Amino acid sequence: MEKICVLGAGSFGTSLAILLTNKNEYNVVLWTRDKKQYDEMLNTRKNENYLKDIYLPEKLSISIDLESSLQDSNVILLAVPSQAVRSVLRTIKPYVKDDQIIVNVAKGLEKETGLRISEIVKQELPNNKYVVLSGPSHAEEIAKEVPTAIVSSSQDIKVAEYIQNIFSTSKLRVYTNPDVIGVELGGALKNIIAFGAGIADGLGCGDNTKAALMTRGIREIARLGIKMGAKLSTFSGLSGIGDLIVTCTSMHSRNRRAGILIGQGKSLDETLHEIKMVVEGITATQVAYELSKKYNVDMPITKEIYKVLYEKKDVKECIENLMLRDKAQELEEVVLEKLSL
Ligand SMILES: NC(=O)c1ccc[n+]([C@@H]2O[C@H](COP(=O)([O-])OP(=O)(O)OC[C@H]3O[C@@H](n4cnc5c(N)ncnc54)[C@H](O)[C@@H]3O)[C@@H](O)[C@H]2O)c1
Ligand SMILES: O=P(O)(O)OC[C@H](O)CO
Repeated sequence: MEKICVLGAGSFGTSLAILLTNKNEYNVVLWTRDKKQYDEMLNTRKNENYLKDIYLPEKLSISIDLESSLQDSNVILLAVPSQAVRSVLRTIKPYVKDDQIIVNVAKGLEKETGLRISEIVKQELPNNKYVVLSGPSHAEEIAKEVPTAIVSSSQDIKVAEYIQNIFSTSKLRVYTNPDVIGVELGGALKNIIAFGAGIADGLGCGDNTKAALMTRGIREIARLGIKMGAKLSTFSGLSGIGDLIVTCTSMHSRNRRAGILIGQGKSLDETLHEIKMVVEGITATQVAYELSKKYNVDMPITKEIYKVLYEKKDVKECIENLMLRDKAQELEEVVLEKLSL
């Protein structure tokens, strides 16, 4: 039986470990670094802080020992926050064999370097094949086997298909997409817009506002993405508009919930204390703001959210800035299509 090692027992790692175990075709081990959480999961078969009221299947192995978890694993699933990916890769490096496939589900960009996760993996584990799984997939719904669709993306189509086969179930439909850059950027950058949608909700704006943010948000994501080498069509797929829709509208979204609290007047510290889990959009905003300057791309929504988060600007003033910018015509961006061909 093939073995899959899930690194990170937060909400998403745990939900995917449950899904794979229930498929009954793989030997799945869920690794955590946290002894208290390890004991809780072993004793209660629950991971209460991350996935309330969900039971862990008996066949799912829980581990705190990294070396044995990784040993003989065909697939190593990285399910830790983006900012932890490099340190986790450095920790596992001595135990990883070249034929083990690295699958990443983190949706973010490295703060210090602006790098995508595939670029970090290339630097730290240059000999391993890499796949990113992305798309609209909240952990709470994956764990309850709500029908969901995602993409498996790799430069190597055979490896993307291998991972597609492993993760496909009657409740999870997996497509392949060769555009790793677009898939990774879609997943990371939608968090910024979701945070903004949350701010709008927290301020009591309406559905019109959110629809405008989502529509113009995917445009600015695509604008940057194309300059960075992504394909335009990826942004109209599951890891683009699909994930943007779910994150901007769902109460499961930590990014949206964080935005709501900021819109209601809470400080960033109070907000993070309340959410407790990772809110990737906060770092992504800073990185995307820098990238927009580097690539000379207009990203007005990201810019205003940056001002809210990093310059403590008033949220109402930032919305007014967005509304009163220079007038523009929507179709001018047809040029994007030409750029991405
Ligand atoms: N939760 C979701 O619905 C969901 C869906 C798709 C993708 N993702 C992405 O998956 C990634 C993980 O998200 P999550 O929701 O599971 O986060 P989470 O906050 O629920 O859990 C993160 C886990 O990583 C562990 N961790 C943090 N730093 C670590 C380190 N240095 N070494 C080892 N373990 C470490 C934490 O202890 C925790 O168990 C994020 O990038 C997120 O965007 C989440
Ligand atoms: O809870 P969020 O906002 O981090 O979103 C989680 C996933 O990216 C949804 O697909």
